[in-house]
Amino acid sequence: MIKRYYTVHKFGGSSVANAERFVEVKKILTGTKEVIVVSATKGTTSKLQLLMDNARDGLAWQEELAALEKSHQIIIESLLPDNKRGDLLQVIGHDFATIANVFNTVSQIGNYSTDIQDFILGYGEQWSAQILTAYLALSTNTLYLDATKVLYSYKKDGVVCIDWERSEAALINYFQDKKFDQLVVTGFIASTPEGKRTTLGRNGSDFSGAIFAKLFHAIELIIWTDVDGIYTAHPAKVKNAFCIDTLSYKEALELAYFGASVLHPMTIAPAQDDNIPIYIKDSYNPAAPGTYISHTSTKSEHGIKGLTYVDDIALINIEGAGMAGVSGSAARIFQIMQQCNISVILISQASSEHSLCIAIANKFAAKAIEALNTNLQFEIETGQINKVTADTTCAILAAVGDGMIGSPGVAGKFFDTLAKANINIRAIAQGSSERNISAVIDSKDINKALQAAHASFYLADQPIAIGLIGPGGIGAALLNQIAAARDSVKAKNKVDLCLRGIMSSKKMILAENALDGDWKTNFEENATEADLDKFIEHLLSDDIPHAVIIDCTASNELSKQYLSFFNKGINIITPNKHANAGDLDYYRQIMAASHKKGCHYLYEATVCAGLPVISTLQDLVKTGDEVVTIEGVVSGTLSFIFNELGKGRIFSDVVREARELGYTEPDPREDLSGQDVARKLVCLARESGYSVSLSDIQVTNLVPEALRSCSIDEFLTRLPEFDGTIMEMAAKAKANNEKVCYAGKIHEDGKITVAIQSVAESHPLARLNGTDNILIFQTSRYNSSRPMVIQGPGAGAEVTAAGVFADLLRLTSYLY
Ligand SMILES: NC(=O)C1=CN([C@@H]2O[C@H](COP(=O)(O)OP(=O)(O)OC[C@H]3O[C@@H](n4cnc5c(N)ncnc54)[C@H](OP(=O)(O)O)[C@@H]3O)[C@@H](O)[C@H]2O)C=CC1
Ligand SMILES: N[C@@H](CC=O)C(=O)O
Ligand code: NA
Repeated sequence: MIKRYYTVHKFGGSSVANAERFVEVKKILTGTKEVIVVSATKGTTSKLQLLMDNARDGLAWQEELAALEKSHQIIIESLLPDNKRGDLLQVIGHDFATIANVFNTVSQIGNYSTDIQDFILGYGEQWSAQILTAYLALSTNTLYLDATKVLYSYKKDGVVCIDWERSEAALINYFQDKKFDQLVVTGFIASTPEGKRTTLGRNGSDFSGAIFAKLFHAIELIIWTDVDGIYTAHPAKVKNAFCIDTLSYKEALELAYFGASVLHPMTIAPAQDDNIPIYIKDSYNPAAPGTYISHTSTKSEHGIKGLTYVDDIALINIEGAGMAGVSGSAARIFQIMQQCNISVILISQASSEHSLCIAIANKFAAKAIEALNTNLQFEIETGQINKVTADTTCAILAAVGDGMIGSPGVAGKFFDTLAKANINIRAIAQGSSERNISAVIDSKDINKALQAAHASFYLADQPIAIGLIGPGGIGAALLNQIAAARDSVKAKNKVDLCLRGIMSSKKMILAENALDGDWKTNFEENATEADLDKFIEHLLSDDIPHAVIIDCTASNELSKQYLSFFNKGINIITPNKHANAGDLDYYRQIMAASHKKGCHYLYEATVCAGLPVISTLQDLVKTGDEVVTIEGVVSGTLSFIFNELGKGRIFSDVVREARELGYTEPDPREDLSGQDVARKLVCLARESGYSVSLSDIQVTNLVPEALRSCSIDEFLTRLPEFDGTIMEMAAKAKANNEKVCYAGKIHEDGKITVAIQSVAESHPLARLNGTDNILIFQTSRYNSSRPMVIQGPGAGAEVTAAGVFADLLRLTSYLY
């Protein structure tokens, strides 16, 4: 037996891509007690495969084959001095001539066998290993080993197996009379029992590394690749993915199997058998610690070690009353799959035994369905089994880690995160090893699912995609508030507020995060024509798990899009009252859609701006309180106007000022007509459970009749003509020590009344300043003698935007 003496290195194709990389490989090595397994130089195997296919198909291959030979010659000439190149150039020249001969034959026959394929594809490793041998031999005693001389493999049920006894004996025999400091071995290739060259399958060089580590009883196996190690998730899909420092063999196997392409799954077993630790390291960054894989199982503080996925999965569902309680149903289905040589990746069966589903590679779906239909024909015809179906648009997402074992809550978190990201789970499986929880989901959701689950387990900043529509008074103030608080929200709440777009009625900008820099300048200078479809498409791109539209317009048209937003899984936040106060059927539809789609709809600022009115009312209702009456002043603009008129100011001046200060609706007649008040009362009444509509309310319209249908500009210009009536009303009230106020009430029966009243200065409704609103809630718990009162500024950009912002933070707390 060979002593535990050597370190086995395995260098992948990218680590020997060109002459410079060979130089770096030499720097990584210590020069002694090393077995070095190499892949072909980057791209060589695929190129040989492609050219052989070209030869078969009658296409050109000669030029590219010559280029491949040239690229190897260049590496040799760069690495070796003149007097050391001759032999190697001759060997390689001879190999390429042989390949050309084979290709000529292949093109004449129009076909090639697996033996020919193995023979041709095995050349790449021979060239890279011989080049490395010659290069290392310039300074150490380096030997070259063609693995086919000692490594014997065979296939069982399509799986490559190693004849360990024969290989170890051959190795011992081979090295009886040989000594070396460094031994360079070809990866990927082996010998058939009959002594013919064969390959170990796609990316088989990792496997070769592990096999030679076991044959040499190595101290350690170091797999050199072009990434830092095994990541918590595929770094191309998850921005914050990071390198895992330690894994147990079993964890590594789960991750490798499920697509962590840095490591071939078959690499684990040989190393595990002999308790040889594996390092995955980056030959481009050798100082980085990489990933260490051993017997030791360490729990991660995150609950899991990594997330991985397999795409292109078909979910086959076999369902029928005749399966329940019948032993052998599952066995038959597996047998059918085995006969077709189809590997079953995941299975799930409900304890009712009424249905069984299996996940297989998509490319086998048609074959599987045909085989199941044929073999289960009797059961199908007699109705014991309903039709066998396949859904071919699936992917499997798996959370992996020994830390799940015996730790409650990991599965809960996994599924909860997927649910919150609106991802439908088709099937689930967790082995009793508790090391892997797998969910079958729609393939299109895989990126979103990876991001959401990664952010959730690794406590990374959770991104939320925000689309702001209506950067007017409220919208602009909101964007400034978000920009100012963004860093602290990130630090405290771990939420990354990603402003993906801003849109007005005419223009929009789409960005990765429009808060990077000055959003306003960016909007003014770079906006393009508004297009809601493109805006939404962009909002939902990049697979950010959650998206929200913040509607800061006063547009009724836009409110009609809410249903479609919910149907796309987008959350909505708004101070716009149109949806909640408009058509009752539509209101019911959007409320139902938001529930059905698992989307959140938040609209605190629709009533009394930033004052906590909606959330308070919702809490009262949710906790079983019964609203008796709600009354008060809900218009900031009208409150401001009557407060100013009480000081003797001129009506039209005050209206203009209220508009300039951002208190009024875009069209101030919405406030003066009482429509805005009526809308807020409808919102409150519906929230309290009443089926009311705007048309049920009789309002007092303060807009002079002559100015009701002209433009806003004409209205403002001509308003002074009508100052008299309303100023007289205010003056009269003042003379009586009273104040005019525009108040509303939701009565016990849900009826809504709105009235312009003159009330004593001591009355609560009269004791309002500036834009103050007041709402008095009488409920079963807050009775008439001690009602609940909410009072404070009810209009203005800052306070309203703060209410919308609070909704945004509330939303993120619901989502994450
Ligand atoms: N002002 C306040 O104190 C309060 C306001 N609200 C509500 O907030 C909302 C916004 O009010 P406010 O900011 O004062 O109004 P502004 O008129 O200042 O802003 C409205 C914004 O919406 C944009 N807009 C209008 N229609 C559309 C559309 N169809 N598509 C895209 N963008 C559109 C406008 O863009 P463009 O320039 O292209 O017209 C403008 O940027 C209203 O619903 C209001 O009722 C709620 C509580 C208090
Ligand atoms: N224009 C409104 C703004 C809040 O909804 C008001 O004045 O109250
Ligand atoms: Na509010």
